Amino acid sequence: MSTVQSDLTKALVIHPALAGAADLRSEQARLEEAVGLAGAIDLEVAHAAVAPLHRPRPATYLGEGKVAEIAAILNARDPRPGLVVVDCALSPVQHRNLERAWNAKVLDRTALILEIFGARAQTAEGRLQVELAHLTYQRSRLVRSWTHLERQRGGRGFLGGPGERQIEADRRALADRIDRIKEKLDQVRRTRSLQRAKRKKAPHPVVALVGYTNAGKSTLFNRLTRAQVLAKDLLFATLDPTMRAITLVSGERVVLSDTVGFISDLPTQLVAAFRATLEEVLEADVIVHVRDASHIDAEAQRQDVLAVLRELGVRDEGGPPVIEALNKIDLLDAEEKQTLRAACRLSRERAIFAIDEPVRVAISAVTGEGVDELLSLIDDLATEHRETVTVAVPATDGAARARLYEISTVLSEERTDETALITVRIAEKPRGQFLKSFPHARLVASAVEQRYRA
Ligand SMILES: Nc1nc2c(ncn2[C@@H]2O[C@H](COP(=O)(O)OP(=O)(O)OP(=O)(O)O)[C@@H](O)[C@H]2O)c(=O)[nH]1
Repeated sequence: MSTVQSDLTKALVIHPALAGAADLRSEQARLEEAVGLAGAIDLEVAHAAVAPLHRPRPATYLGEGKVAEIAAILNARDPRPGLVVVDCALSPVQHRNLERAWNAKVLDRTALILEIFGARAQTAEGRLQVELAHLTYQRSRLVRSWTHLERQRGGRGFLGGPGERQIEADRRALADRIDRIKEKLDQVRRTRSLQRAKRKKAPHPVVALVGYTNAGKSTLFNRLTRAQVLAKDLLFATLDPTMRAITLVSGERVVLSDTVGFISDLPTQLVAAFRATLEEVLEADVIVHVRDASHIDAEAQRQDVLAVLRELGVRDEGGPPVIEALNKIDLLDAEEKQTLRAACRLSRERAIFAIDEPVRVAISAVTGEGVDELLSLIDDLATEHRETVTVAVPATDGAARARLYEISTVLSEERTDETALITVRIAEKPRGQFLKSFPHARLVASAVEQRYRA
């Protein structure tokens, strides 16, 4: 054991690049993303490098020479970094061997992302989901390490590692804890679906912001709502969906929902947690896919997001309309902007709004450029199935009036002694239900909204 003090806030970041791996992203971009992930849990990155390799070594993943080289880098630093992030999925044995060889704590990609999710979870549900993912990760490692060792060493255990009995006990304890968390999660989810049902009763369209991590969703959400949501240059600033109502130019109210940032190679343990967090997206009336148009890997990020959306069950046809907000155009030069704008115009003419052929709009969430255009697109989509109608309600019927305010967007109200004339924007179904429940109310005027889509 080394006597040199190690500093657990300082880390090396290694991105192992397998030769011949099919990858849309450059190795350098992958390394940069890993450095960004490390920064998201406040690690100070002392050194970052790509480690090319032909094939993973079963004992340490990286080759012997590379392992020694990294040990030397660690030893040469004062204070000695206490952590090494290895940006790939390590087997438990590789993990343990590397920790020994480097005398440092090792985080693989899964562990790193779990740490970030843990640090960002805000609601009870988010925290429970992350804990569940963490425990499932631990359990899979216990199982895998045990079967692996049994095969290799005839079940004798591994150099002072936990014995078979200990592992059994650990597994049982983990299983109990996992069951308890699942129960709690069920409770929390029931409450949430009640809340969702309530929101449905007030039929404001839901607009979900989705996008790759760091694309600028929270910044845009803040600009649109002027609410204070955590928006820093951090990955996953928003693990839990955040919802706010906003009023559009037409007077229509929509609920804006900010969701967790997507990321490539999401660990399997987190896919379930992710799915629950993104349930809102499935029920959205409009999806706004926020993209960082200035990012070198913009296209690869887009493909990752589309893959997750499809996996979630968002369909190419018949799903909610999709708008792509090409964000951060303030970082582009004049020529790039022009090309982007031309593509946006073309997509608007086509007006398809499909997941792989969306309508695009160029924006900057920071400067506000293009944001009004985005809002007017949302407005068009949100109001397309609605009609503006005027309803006459007896002035004494407070319940009918209150109900109307609950289920529609009220545009104006005129009152005489006997009647309230309320002009609202409302979809067909809630209108029919309202007229049935309140037979004294009468429809006095109706005008079909202009539709954006033919
Ligand atoms: N220059 C520029 N920077 C932007 C713009 N929009 C967002 N950013 C910056 O990009 C970084 C990430 O923005 P966020 O809004 O936190 O991104 P996010 O998509 O919510 O990120 P996650 O929560 O990780 O999913 C922040 O530093 C923002 O200031 C933009 O239009 N222009």
